[in-house]
Amino acid sequence: MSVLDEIVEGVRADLAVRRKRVPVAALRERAAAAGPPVDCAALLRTGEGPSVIAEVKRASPSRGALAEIGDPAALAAEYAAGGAAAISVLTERRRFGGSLDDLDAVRARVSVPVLRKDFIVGAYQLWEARAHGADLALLIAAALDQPLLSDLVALATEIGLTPLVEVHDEAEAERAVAAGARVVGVNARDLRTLDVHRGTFARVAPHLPDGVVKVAESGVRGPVDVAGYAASGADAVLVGEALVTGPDPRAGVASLLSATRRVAHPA
Ligand SMILES: O=C(O)c1ccccc1NCC(=O)[C@H](O)[C@H](O)COP(=O)(O)O
Repeated sequence: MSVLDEIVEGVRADLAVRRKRVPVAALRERAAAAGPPVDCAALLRTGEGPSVIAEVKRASPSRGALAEIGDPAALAAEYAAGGAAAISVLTERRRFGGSLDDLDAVRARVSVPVLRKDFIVGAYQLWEARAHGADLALLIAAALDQPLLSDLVALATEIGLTPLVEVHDEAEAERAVAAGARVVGVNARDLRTLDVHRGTFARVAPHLPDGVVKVAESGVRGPVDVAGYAASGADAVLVGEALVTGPDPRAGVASLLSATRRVAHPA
């Protein structure tokens, strides 16, 4: 079984418990009270070099424990102060140590868009994302067959979420576009081997139409990697490990932004 399959199996088990505890009708009610939808695609594509989506990431299958994050909201506030265009919150519990409580806390603290980063396998999790204040939700093409991917892109959009469809190769990029995605993330981390290949973005991005916002995910160690992704046409970069293990998250985001901007973002 691949790492992705193992993660998804655990996600399904946790999901079954939550479904019993919180009916979808309650989530829909709560989602209806969420703020108005945000045009995240426009916010991520600034035209001034890649924007930064900064991630709240405690642990990962590839690296194990990364950081003690006692106050995810405070971390997110630091990211936003450093100039992050959006905050990614890992809500998967078993392998990443995240939760919907983290999403609630971050949502309550920052005004920039918030991404629910999880292994979404059905509509229930999209309603959860919206009910807990997310503006974007990750959909991993490799974990979804094409009809389900298309349905989830449509539902996400309908309920006020921007779907960020994650791909790993050219065929998945075509599937994402066919499913109607306007924001596509190319993940440099191979979810079967967990190896990071930074060249994946440069190879896959040309298969995405100009109108699609292109996010380079994973493997950013510092400004040089951001500059590399920028040269390959990235509109945004999604960064976790380098920021949560670095000494200063606010300065860390500012430094990534300074890689491609003539004037460094104020820290
Ligand atoms: O990070 C992992 O080990 C991982 C393993 C299996 C599935 C997903 C995984 N990570 C999710 C992500 O996509 C990253 O958290 C995100 O792109 C940031 O990556 P990084 O900056 O390299 O921490």
